[in-house]
Amino acid sequence: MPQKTKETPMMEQYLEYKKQYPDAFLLYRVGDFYEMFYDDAVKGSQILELTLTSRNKKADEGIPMCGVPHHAIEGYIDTLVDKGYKVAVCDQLENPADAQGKMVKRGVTRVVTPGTIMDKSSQAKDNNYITAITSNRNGFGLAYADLSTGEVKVTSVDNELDLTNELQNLDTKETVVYGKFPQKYLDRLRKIGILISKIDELEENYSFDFSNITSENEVSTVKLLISYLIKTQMRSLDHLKAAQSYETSSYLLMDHSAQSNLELFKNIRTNKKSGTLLWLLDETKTAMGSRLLKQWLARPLISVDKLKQRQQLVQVFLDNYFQRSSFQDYLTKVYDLERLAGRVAYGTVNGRDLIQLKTSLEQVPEIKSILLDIGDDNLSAYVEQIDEVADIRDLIDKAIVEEPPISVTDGGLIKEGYNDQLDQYLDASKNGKQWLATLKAKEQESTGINNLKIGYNKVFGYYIEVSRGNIDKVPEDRYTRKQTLVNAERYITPELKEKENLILEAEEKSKSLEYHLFDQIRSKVKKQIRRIQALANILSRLDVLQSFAVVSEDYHYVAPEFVSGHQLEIKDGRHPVVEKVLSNNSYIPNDVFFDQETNILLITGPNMSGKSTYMRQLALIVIMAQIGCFVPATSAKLPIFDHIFTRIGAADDLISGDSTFMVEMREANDALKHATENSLIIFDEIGRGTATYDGMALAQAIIEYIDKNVKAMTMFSTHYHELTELESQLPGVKNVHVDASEENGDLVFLHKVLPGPADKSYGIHVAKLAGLPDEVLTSASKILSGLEGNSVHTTLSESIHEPAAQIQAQPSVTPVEDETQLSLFPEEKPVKKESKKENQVIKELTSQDLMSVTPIEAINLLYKWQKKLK
Ligand SMILES: Nc1ncnc2c1ncn2[C@@H]1O[C@H](COP(=O)(O)OP(=O)(O)OP(=O)(O)O)[C@@H](O)[C@H]1O
Repeated sequence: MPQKTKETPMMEQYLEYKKQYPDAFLLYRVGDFYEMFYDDAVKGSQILELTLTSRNKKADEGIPMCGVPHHAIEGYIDTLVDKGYKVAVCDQLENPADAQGKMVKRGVTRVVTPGTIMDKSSQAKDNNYITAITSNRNGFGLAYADLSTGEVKVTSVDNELDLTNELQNLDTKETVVYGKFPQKYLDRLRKIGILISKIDELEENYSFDFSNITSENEVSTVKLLISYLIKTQMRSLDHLKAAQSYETSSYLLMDHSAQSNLELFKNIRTNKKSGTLLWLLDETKTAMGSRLLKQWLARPLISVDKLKQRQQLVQVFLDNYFQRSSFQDYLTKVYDLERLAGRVAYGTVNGRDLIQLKTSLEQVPEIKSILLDIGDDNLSAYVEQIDEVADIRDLIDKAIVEEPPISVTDGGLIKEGYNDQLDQYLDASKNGKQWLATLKAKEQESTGINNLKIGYNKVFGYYIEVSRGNIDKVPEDRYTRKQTLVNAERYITPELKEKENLILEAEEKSKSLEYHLFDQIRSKVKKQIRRIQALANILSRLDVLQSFAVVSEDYHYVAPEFVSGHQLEIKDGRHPVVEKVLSNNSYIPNDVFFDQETNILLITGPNMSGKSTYMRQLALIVIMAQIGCFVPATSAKLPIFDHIFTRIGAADDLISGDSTFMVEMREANDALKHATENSLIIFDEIGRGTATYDGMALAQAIIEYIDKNVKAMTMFSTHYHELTELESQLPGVKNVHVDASEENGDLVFLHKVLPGPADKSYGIHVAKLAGLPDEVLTSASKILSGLEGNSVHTTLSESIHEPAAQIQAQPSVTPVEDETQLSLFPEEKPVKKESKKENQVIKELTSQDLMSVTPIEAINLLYKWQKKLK
């Protein structure tokens, strides 16, 4: 930071502002540039790839400096904010010419932060939530707002885990804290990419609707959020809606890992929307609809009544194809009303925005009449509530031209006939131009100069231009020379100057009157923001419901029936996303059935047969049902679930430094502790992250625990075939397997789920499909046969209770020489005497615990061995 030398007045002013915004890049307007100094300049020049210069080049210790042109500032702000930084914009508040040698008045006019940035077109379909968190004796408060749509919500949670989950589910980029908050916890949030903004003082003087919140803790959490918004936004927050309190338990709960494991919003491999449930379901026509769909998916309902209402409207859209299509046509012409309302409140709305608002409102009467025409009582009752906001539509129609300019200060915005005074000015300026045209003709005639022109420039206004060849014809007594160009001379006349005053005055006055009128219109629209928001709310709901109808029709989904009690029956269920991706109806449908007695479906089957798909399919069907959508099945009877827990795939939590197995156990623990008999648990190969016996023991103990204590409907896939014996020991466990068959030594996946356990695991067949070298496969088959021949397995329940020493003392398996056992790969060559390298590979291979390796690990091992042998 700065040295203690005497600063110039400007740098003193800069440092004063910088002191107020120490955690933001301060962009400080100097002339046509926004400059950064000191550390901001050093860091900013790197991030924005700007040239770093020095303010005081002569001095040894020049002040580092870099700048961006004022007209390009928005792009630079976006880049900084995208990277998680804050930016404070310090503007010149007066024209430098008026400062009369004194320091130009400046002030910070806005602070842009990751949680409050608005209007990024790339994010039209996403909410950007700024959050605030508080801690209290009973737990934590969490409030969030989307500044561009005006939504404000607040909730309370018991513990840090739930708080983090909620923050992650909201995908917040920034959270506000006040006073003391456990530092360790804040560090964790920073690690998952959330910017922490601290404030030291709460704002007092503002009006905001707290009437829907009763809890004091929640009120203070919202107050914290609003205080931060006032501090950073420095403009009207009138569009913020009344804060709503919500309880996380009034929705189907899914923690962040469940949301990402089930690929609701982001594809795990690409991190993109493609291949996700959102991608499949999003046939919305408006950005508001798309955002609402995302919110519904993040918070499925648990109220059967509400779900039935949604289902019923989906059915109406399904039954009325033609009305649905024309409704869609009109919807596509509706702009983002929520965000337009936000811009109106912020005062950043321009003429084009108002025309977008008008165009959107113009669609509403048509939309209403199409929907009422369907004649469905429920839909009609809903549609009747639509306020067309016709007064605003008519006002804009009367006042604003159809194609207004972007700028609101340069005129050209207001329609003729809207204001008498303005019409007069416009007339004067128009007449003036007509007068100029007549003057030109007159002068051409009187001087005989045919190419005489009349032009205008900012320095000396209107002039007559005569080309050099005609100068001798200029009437010197009437014309006064003003400017000499290479090929022409420019003149003025008293008559021209007199008229010029009138024309320019009219233009000037009309511009300022137009701005004044525009401002009045903007204020009138601002007063009706609540009505525009209410309209946006209804249209976006209808948009999502029509989207459900489109998807349900395209993929032949059915309305699920909600049943009470511990039972579930899905006929011909499909994984919606895999089905969409697979071409020509090649998806094999499968039933799922839980009766009163069944708690756990134990799923076995070869790798790649479809176990994970089958389990995910159930979770996605449940989620689709609980957002009111139809589901991929020929029939579905489902209970209402309260919570979905998943343990799927190998997700290392690199941030917290936990290993795969640790994450696996943490997620299992979460489910065992919090699941109820109304929950759904999806456990994909629990226990595979550790040694076979440990893994198997844990898996069995978990199954027993769920069956005895939790009683949640559970799908449990495993490669531990020994676990299938549990069916005979535990009343709630039922075996199913995904079928596969062997044809001429090749594995054929049937993807059909059948009752009972799988007979074989076919791991080596899958390795063959992956293209591993014959030599490795042959070797693996030999070893497998040896293992099977020397089987050391006692029954599982016996083995897991053996002392560790005894387990380790079991005989290690040596390669088997008996070729008669090799049936898998008949064309194999005679076994030659092993070299040192081969012996090493065989040794590693035989000591490998095949039951505990994942398919990926197996492929890696095989790759390593092949490399060695080569
Ligand atoms: N019912 C089905 N119909 C058609 N194809 C399917 C079906 N189920 C799964 N598949 C296909 O099989 C592939 C593998 O399925 P999945 O990942 O569910 O297997 P898995 O048994 O869980 O394998 P692993 O045990 O190796 O994890 C899927 O990507 C999908 O393309």
